[in-house]
Amino acid sequence: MAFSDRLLEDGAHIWEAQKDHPFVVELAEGTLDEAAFRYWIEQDYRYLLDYARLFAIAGAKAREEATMTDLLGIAHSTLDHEMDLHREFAADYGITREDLERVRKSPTCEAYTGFLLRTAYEGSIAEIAAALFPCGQGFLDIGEHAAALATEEHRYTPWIETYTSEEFREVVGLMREFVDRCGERYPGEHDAMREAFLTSARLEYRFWEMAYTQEEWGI
Ligand SMILES: Cc1ncc(CO)c(N)n1
Repeated sequence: MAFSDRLLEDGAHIWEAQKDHPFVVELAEGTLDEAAFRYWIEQDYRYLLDYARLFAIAGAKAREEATMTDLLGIAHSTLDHEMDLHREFAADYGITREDLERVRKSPTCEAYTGFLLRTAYEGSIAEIAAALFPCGQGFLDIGEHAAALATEEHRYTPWIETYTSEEFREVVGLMREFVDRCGERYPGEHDAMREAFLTSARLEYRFWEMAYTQEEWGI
């Protein structure tokens, strides 16, 4: 069994919890509170800036040209393609790109991006691969789940289309190959990879909860 499949098996309960989360279900059905979605757009923009940074750092650490090309390509595709979705929704709400860059991260967004960047700077290449896998694979699976739940077009349809697009699917395919290559090459890293994978997956779950409750610092 490919190492990526073993990780997904270990995280299956976290995937199920994400699919059942009211943010995901209501987004799919088009009934999600606009304020919660707008909050998600703002926080996710801040998240994606650091997520792109993670791929750039991983690309710089990669030993092989093909891996560098894949990782730096994903950094670019995140900044260029995925974040257009956020900029377009933000523009509908009268929020500019500069406003988005200045949003204060919520506690969960701070925790998640802090974890990813710490892994990027301090972790092995195998841990980095495992930490980023739930981000891409999670959104592809949630996107497909949302597409299956959606019965008609609605205001959040562009979100579903982005995360089920061919471009996004290709990017996630590259992430999975990266995880499998690391799994094969570094058997001594398997436990650390599993830990990193599960931590990211749990933070993915917490990110839905954060947006649904519009989490605040309270101070
Ligand atoms: C929190 C989070 N994880 C993953 C993705 C997918 O890139 C995203 N946009 N946001």
